[in-house]
Amino acid sequence: MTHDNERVKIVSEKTLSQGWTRLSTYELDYIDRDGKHQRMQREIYHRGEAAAILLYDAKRDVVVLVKQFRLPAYLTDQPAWMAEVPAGLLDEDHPEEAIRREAMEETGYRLRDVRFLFKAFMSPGAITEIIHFFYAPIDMSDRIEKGGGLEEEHEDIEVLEIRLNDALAMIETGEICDGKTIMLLQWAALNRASIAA
Ligand SMILES: Nc1nc2c(ncn2[C@@H]2O[C@H](COP(=O)(O)OP(=O)(O)O[C@H]3O[C@H](CO)[C@@H](O)[C@H](O)[C@@H]3O)[C@@H](O)[C@H]2O)c(=O)[nH]1
Ligand SMILES: [Mg+2]
Repeated sequence: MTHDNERVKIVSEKTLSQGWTRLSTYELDYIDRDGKHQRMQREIYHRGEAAAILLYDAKRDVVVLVKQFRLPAYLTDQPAWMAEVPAGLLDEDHPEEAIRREAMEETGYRLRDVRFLFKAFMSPGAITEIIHFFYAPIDMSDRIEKGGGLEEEHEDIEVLEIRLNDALAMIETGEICDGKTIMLLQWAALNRASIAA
């Protein structure tokens, strides 16, 4: 893959906030497509990498979602307990290890085969986060724990098992409105034939 990174020079970076994660402001010199030099300013939220997974039980035709409180939804007057695919930050782990851990913590499913699908920036204008997307077939015998998230992190996660068609319909009604979840459900719809029982 070719990229034009030599057209960019970081002039300065200043940390605006260093808390759970870091928010910083950059000044950069940027050469545009006509060769003109510009000085730009950008605020960037350094979020690290994450992983998300579609758990699909072909026999029952259900997907496993997790419902939890999301402050940004609350702050924007949206329904604040959002149904999402299991996901989490990598915490230094390899993406597949991390998603196996998150799936277990959040849903109680122990995964057998895990397939990497693609990775994507979710908000590339401002947030460094890259999400690695996965798929795993499951059945009821794989659920060896209750899930629900980690006590010590005060995670309060409800596990939902929903028919794939019902989950797809929830995108249309707006009940599912998380980007990574929509992407994985649509992947399932596009690949129904190959993931069927
Ligand atoms: N104190 C504190 N704790 C936090 C903060 N943000 C997250 N946490 C803690 O860190 C845990 C992170 O849980 P994960 O399962 O690793 O991440 P996630 O919140 O599910 O995030 C996933 O979904 C997000 C929303 O789509 C994604 O942004 C993220 O990358 C990932 O995919 C939360 O449960 C919470 O305990 C914060 O700002 N402050
Ligand atoms: Mg999570």
